[in-house]
Amino acid sequence: MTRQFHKMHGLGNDFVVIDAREQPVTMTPALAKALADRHLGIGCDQLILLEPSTTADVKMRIWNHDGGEVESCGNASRCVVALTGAKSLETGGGKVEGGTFGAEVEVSLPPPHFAWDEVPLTYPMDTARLPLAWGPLEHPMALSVGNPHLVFFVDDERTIELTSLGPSIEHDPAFPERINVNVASVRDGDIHLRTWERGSGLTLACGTGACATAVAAIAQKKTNSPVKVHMRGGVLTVTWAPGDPIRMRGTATHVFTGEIDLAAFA
Ligand SMILES: N[C@@H](CCC[C@H](N)C(=O)O)C(=O)O
Repeated sequence: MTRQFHKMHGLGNDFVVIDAREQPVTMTPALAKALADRHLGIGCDQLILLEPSTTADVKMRIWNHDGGEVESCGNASRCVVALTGAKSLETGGGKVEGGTFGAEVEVSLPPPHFAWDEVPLTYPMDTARLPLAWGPLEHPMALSVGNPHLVFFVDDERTIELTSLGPSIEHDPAFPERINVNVASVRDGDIHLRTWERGSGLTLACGTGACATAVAAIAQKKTNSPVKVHMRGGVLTVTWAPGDPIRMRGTATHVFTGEIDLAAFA
């Protein structure tokens, strides 16, 4: 039996979205990985499954390209708000509120966590400036915006060899649940960001990466809120003050609707 899916993206960070609110789907890491495969499946950075929720309008579950289930996805949150009209999403990273503003969608992620065991790290460290380095990347800030992130501020993010440094940082034993790796520069008050995503590698944009980096930059007084975050796939605007939720605004694009026989991938 075939199932409908939606191919969507937020700034080129692309998703396969399956609405399983009325007809359940049993998703497994192997099935998510097979569907995400760009040669043998549909192809996406993240697989998104929508389920019924008792605490929000929709429950959103997220699997990375490697088939691992994770807590949060900022760009997919905007896509799900655009697709369903939901005003609230239940996610593993907390409740996300959303709304549409003209051509853009804004989502509000729960306030960030800075405690070492909430990121999480393997052992206590000062999360504002970890005493760790990998080649030219040193002393990142570690935080959770629903999912775990490291933020490195560098002179020029374009010069960093993220395809080789990203995997070794992601898999470092200091991060028991692995970690998303952001390298950023602040130029004329704007953030310029590249993200190595846990479980998906280099993507054209990472919404939670943009939020984590904006929070780190505002907390360290490198820029002011609201701040524009430029990534290869486009620009997001992030608004945050200490103690507050993190608001992220940008586009959410529906590319096409298709049908797929899930049993053929089992
Ligand atoms: N692309 C997403 C983040 C997806 C999850 C991330 N790779 C993780 O493992 O936490 C975004 O837009 O936030």
